[in-house]
Amino acid sequence: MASSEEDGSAEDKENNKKKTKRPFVTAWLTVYNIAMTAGWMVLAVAMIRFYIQKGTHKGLYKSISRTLKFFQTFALLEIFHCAFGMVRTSVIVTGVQVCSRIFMVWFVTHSIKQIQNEESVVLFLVAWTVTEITRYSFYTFSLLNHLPYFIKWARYNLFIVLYPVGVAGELLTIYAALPYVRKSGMLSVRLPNKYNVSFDYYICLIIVMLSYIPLFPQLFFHMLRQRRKVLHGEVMVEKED
Ligand SMILES: CCCCCCCCCCCCC[C@@H](O)CC(=O)SCCNC(=O)CCNC(=O)[C@H](O)C(C)(C)COP(=O)(O)OP(=O)(O)OC[C@H]1O[C@@H](n2cnc3c(N)ncnc32)[C@H](O)[C@@H]1OP(=O)(O)O
Repeated sequence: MASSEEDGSAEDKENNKKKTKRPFVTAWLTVYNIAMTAGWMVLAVAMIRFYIQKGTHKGLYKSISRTLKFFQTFALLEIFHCAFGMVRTSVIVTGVQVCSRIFMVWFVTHSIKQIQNEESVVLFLVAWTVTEITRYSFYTFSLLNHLPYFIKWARYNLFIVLYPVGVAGELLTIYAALPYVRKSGMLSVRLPNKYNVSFDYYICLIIVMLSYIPLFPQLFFHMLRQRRKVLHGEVMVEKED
């Protein structure tokens, strides 16, 4: 009895601790998630409008690149959210996810103009956009304690298809970039130079592609674990009224 009372008070203390930092954190995360949902919705509408008007994917990336770069770069804040304990997510998992996207946006699609009209770019753009609209609206509605089931369902099911589609799009895009990078020697540093340092961007891209082999399954299985917890109640943190 005594021990259960002690447990209770320890729990209360923990809950109180959570409550004291919650208003600020919740307010910030709500604003952040609403902004990100809106940003990715703007991207979705722009992509659909472009395709309806032009009837082709050629030129699509260029037309949405500024908005994409802005919102995807803004997602770097998610690493800080984890690092400062604002959300219960692993810094490493989030770091890999966000950095790989930043790399795709800035160091591949933005830098290598010749590949911007590849079909594979559309593949990852669509996968990212559907994912992020679902993910950020999931977080927003959860924070507001009004999470519709279909958003929860979409958050923890769509990734099963969208992750492989997105990864395929990313890998095919990097693969398409290889010949241009090799020919131009872009972003590479050749010897001799005064710092005696060399860097081969072509090799770097191949290493990045290879790193998907160990890293992607980790992200995918992380999501499968989250799915089991949230949809099948292994560890359930229900946000109910
Ligand atoms: C520098 C060069 C690097 C090169 C590296 C190359 C290797 C790369 C290999 C990786 C390939 C990735 C490819 C990828 O880009 C392809 C795609 O994305 S395709 C599209 C499909 N993608 C997805 O479905 C991605 C899904 N990703 C995510 O969901 C997250 O990014 C992830 C971090 C993976 C998982 O999220 P999380 O662990 O946060 O899961 P939960 O959503 O269940 O959340 C856990 C708890 O945290 C709370 N939380 C998290 N964020 C927020 C937030 N913004 N606001 C409020 N709350 C948040 C969440 O509510 C949960 O809390 P609780 O447990 O209390 O409910």
